[in-house]
Amino acid sequence: MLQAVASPAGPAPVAGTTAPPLLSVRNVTLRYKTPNLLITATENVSFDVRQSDRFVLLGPSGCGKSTLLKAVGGYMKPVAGEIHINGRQVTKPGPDRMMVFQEFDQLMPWKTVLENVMFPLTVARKLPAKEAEDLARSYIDKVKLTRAVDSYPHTLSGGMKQRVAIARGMAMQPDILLMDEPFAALDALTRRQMQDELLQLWEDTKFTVIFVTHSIAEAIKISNRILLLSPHPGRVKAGVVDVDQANVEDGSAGALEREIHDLLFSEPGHRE
Ligand SMILES: Nc1ncnc2c1ncn2[C@@H]1O[C@H](COP(=O)(O)OP(=O)(O)OP(=O)(O)O)[C@@H](O)[C@H]1O
Repeated sequence: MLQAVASPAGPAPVAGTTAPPLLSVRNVTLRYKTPNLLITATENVSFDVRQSDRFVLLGPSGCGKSTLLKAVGGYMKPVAGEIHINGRQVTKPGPDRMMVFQEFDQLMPWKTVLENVMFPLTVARKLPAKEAEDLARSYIDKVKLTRAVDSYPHTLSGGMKQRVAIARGMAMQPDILLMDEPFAALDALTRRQMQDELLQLWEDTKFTVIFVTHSIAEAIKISNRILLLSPHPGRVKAGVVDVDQANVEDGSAGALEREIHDLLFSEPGHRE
């Protein structure tokens, strides 16, 4: 029997009883200041991400998913609340959090696939060239781009460019890979293939990932845990939904999709 069980998103477990979360987001409010407006993107959001989670931020367009991811990445400071990774407060970007974006132009067009993947390894991690090349090649192999290693980005398909961006992020061996709708601009067939490949990569390396999407079906396929956010400004809608892939694979994903849809779009007080 398939059931979307929403468990509370916070607070962190008492120290000593359970391992602390890898990432803790506590009561975080994020705002943009424009010349005329103060826009609240998310309000009082709390959640924990554990080691090897495939954690999805799910919610309608404009609910602040990308803004939350930027804040975890250290590119934006909360006006209230705190974000901790491995017990350290996030105040700026760092190589422990690598981002993969939706846009195909996130690669440097004047560098080959190999050079793109090597770049942060030599610059941010300061690895010697030979070590960086070996590591880059091993991740390029993992994303099945061995034959394109010397190609330039403009010769690659959208899916191939996203694979390079994933290899570049993963080669840094960050504590968390942050993926902002990485497959949204791909055609449906390639998107499904990329989702399968991401799961395969996860089986190989058990990396921790936060994945932003507004597709319920994609969230169910990719994740083991889903945080549901309400429409603008994003607040935690119904806690965290645990997804049991064994259930999803038995063909009952449709039922879970409907349950999550109801949780996301129910009126306050109805199903919350
Ligand atoms: N640079 C910015 N300046 C001002 N407002 C912004 C900026 N970026 C985002 N916003 C606003 O913040 C809110 C949240 O935006 P955000 O992009 O985080 O939502 P999202 O859930 O990721 O949406 P989508 O699924 O459409 O990408 C929206 O109201 C948006 O208009």
